[in-house]
Amino acid sequence: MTATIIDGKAFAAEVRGRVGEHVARLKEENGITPGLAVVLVGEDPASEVYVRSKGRQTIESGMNSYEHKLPADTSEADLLALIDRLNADPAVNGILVQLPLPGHLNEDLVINAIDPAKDVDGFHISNVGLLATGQKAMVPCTPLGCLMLLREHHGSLSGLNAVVIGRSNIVGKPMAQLLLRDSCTVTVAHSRTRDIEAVVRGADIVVAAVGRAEMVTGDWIKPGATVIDVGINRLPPAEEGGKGRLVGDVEFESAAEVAGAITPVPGGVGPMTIACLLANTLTATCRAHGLAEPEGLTA
Ligand SMILES: NC(=O)C1=CN([C@@H]2O[C@H](COP(=O)(O)OP(=O)(O)OC[C@H]3O[C@@H](n4cnc5c(N)ncnc54)[C@H](OP(=O)(O)O)[C@@H]3O)[C@@H](O)[C@H]2O)C=CC1
Ligand SMILES: Nc1nc(=O)c2c([nH]1)NC[C@@H]1CN(c3ccc(C(=O)N[C@@H](CCC(=O)O)C(=O)O)cc3)C=[N+]21
Repeated sequence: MTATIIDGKAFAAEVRGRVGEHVARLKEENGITPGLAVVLVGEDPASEVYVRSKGRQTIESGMNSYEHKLPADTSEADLLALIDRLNADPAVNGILVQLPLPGHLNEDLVINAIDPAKDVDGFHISNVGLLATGQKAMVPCTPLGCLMLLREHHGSLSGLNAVVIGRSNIVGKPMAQLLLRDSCTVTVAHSRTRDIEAVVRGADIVVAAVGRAEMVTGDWIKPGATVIDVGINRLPPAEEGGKGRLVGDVEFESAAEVAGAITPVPGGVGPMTIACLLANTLTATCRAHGLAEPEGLTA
């Protein structure tokens, strides 16, 4: 193996440390404790794991965590009423509604009901528009985490060819916006892209956000390229009752033979997502109080 491993877990711990220091200062100097509300509708075991680790890391960084677990059959009206209450609550600076929502709930409607200033996921149409036009926005956590890793590894991204695989609203599209803002030449590939291997082979930076286990193999990668693997896929367990290995959208072994640098799964983008959620909650708190924003924790 030749690639440098980009240690997202370690970098995320550093980001959380910086968030924690800033939170401590906010408390001491301004008497403010940031608060993050996480809303989970229904009982998806994977989502519960994420919600729990978000809650734990929120508290570890000195912020208040408010968890709202609602039954799977919660009505849209009840969910919207909860969001209204959180919007109006001055102790709540950030609101995250865990996705996906059960099918009877309209995700766009629910997300757009969140006060954009508290939308720490950056999914509200106002934040999407602000990001796309280069204005100050709340930036989605996963793409922000990827950008931080890329900036840390490369310094300037200017002029590099970046290929984002995936065009979802939560990862692919905002990732493309952020790379464009950092002056990459950006291509967005998806399920209809023709000769996708050749497209990816032209990339200095590959961000894979597809949701297909180990789809991108080493022969797709330009020698020396940087590979950011967003995918979180659980393989079927090898034995009855087993848990199944967690893999990305990139075949790590073959890609690491060719790439210059690569993020592992687990321990790459995932921990950065949560660290950026905390960073966004801190940023939202500072903005709400007209205080100076933390440096190096926003896009
Ligand atoms: N690490 C983290 O913090 C996070 C990880 N994830 C993970 O990232 C992955 C992507 O998530 P998300 O963006 O929400 O997924 P979506 O399912 O919303 O989007 C997947 C995208 O991949 C494209 N795609 C599907 N199949 C192919 C293919 N064969 N070739 C090329 N493109 C393809 C789709 O194209 P089309 O639009 O044409 O259908 C779509 O744009 C998942 O594994 C998810 O678990 C997600 C969020 C956070
Ligand atoms: N409104 C909303 N915002 C989200 O940001 C959001 C969401 N909904 N729904 C689900 C996806 C997924 N997601 C992850 C966060 C952390 C890890 C993470 O920390 N992963 C660890 C491994 C965790 C494990 O072992 O299962 C890692 O990659 O090292 C993964 C995935 C956020 N999402």
